[in-house]
Amino acid sequence: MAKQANLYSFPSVPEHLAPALRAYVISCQEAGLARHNVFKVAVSGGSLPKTLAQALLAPSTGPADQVKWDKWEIFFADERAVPLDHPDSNYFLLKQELLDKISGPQPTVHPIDVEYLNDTQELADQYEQVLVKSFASRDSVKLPIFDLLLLGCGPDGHTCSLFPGHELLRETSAWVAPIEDSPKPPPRRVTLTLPVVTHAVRIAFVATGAGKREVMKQIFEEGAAGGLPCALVNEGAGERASWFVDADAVEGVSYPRRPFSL
Ligand SMILES: O=C(O)[C@H](O)[C@@H](O)[C@H](O)[C@H](O)COP(=O)(O)O
Repeated sequence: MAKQANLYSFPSVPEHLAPALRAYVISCQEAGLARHNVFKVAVSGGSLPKTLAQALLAPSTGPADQVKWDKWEIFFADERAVPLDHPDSNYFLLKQELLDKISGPQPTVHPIDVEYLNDTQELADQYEQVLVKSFASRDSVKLPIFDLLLLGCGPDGHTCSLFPGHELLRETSAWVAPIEDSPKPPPRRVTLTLPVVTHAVRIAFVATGAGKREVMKQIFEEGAAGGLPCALVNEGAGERASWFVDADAVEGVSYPRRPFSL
């Protein structure tokens, strides 16, 4: 049987989870650099950018602990169809929480093209073309293989803008797809599709707080049979998926925790 997703639980976010997430991201960065001299990562919105900032803006503890921002290419795992300075924009959120606070060499960031905000299909197609261009230097790619996806998990079990029971979960050919009826506002968005998510080299979920406890039970106890998007990612990615959670989020969840190690 394929190995299962890793579940790492930490007593506190700033003291324990954030430093572990930092070590994990840096190890993915080094693997990406060894592979193709660049680190291709996609991030989602919600509470994730704040935790990422805690992890990645911390002072370096030595030569092996360097965030090499100028080697990063940052994409959006999902994005809302709003201007880039709109409070609902995931780009705006990441910029405020993280990008604006990076000093020195800067990452390359790929926001959506706001010229196409009125047509979410076109918006998704254009963003897919951004991926095609970026990943084209690799063999004949059927799917973009991100070095790392950094994702959140909604209280309903959604991730990216892939929602439970939505027809988008059955998308098999597009890399980026539009959604016009997101149950979480705002309704109009674009998202990476499930095949792209599950094919990433590594996938890290961050889920914290007691508000996630019920859905964590469903994801980890029912697994893919429960049909939640996060559980489908776990099934597709197996041990390439790692969950960084706090104790509140997984209290009472029956699933083996792993001691964190790289
Ligand atoms: O644009 C979005 O809505 C986010 O990308 C979404 O996928 C988010 O990651 C989850 O809803 C978890 O959000 P929280 O971490 O805030 O619970």
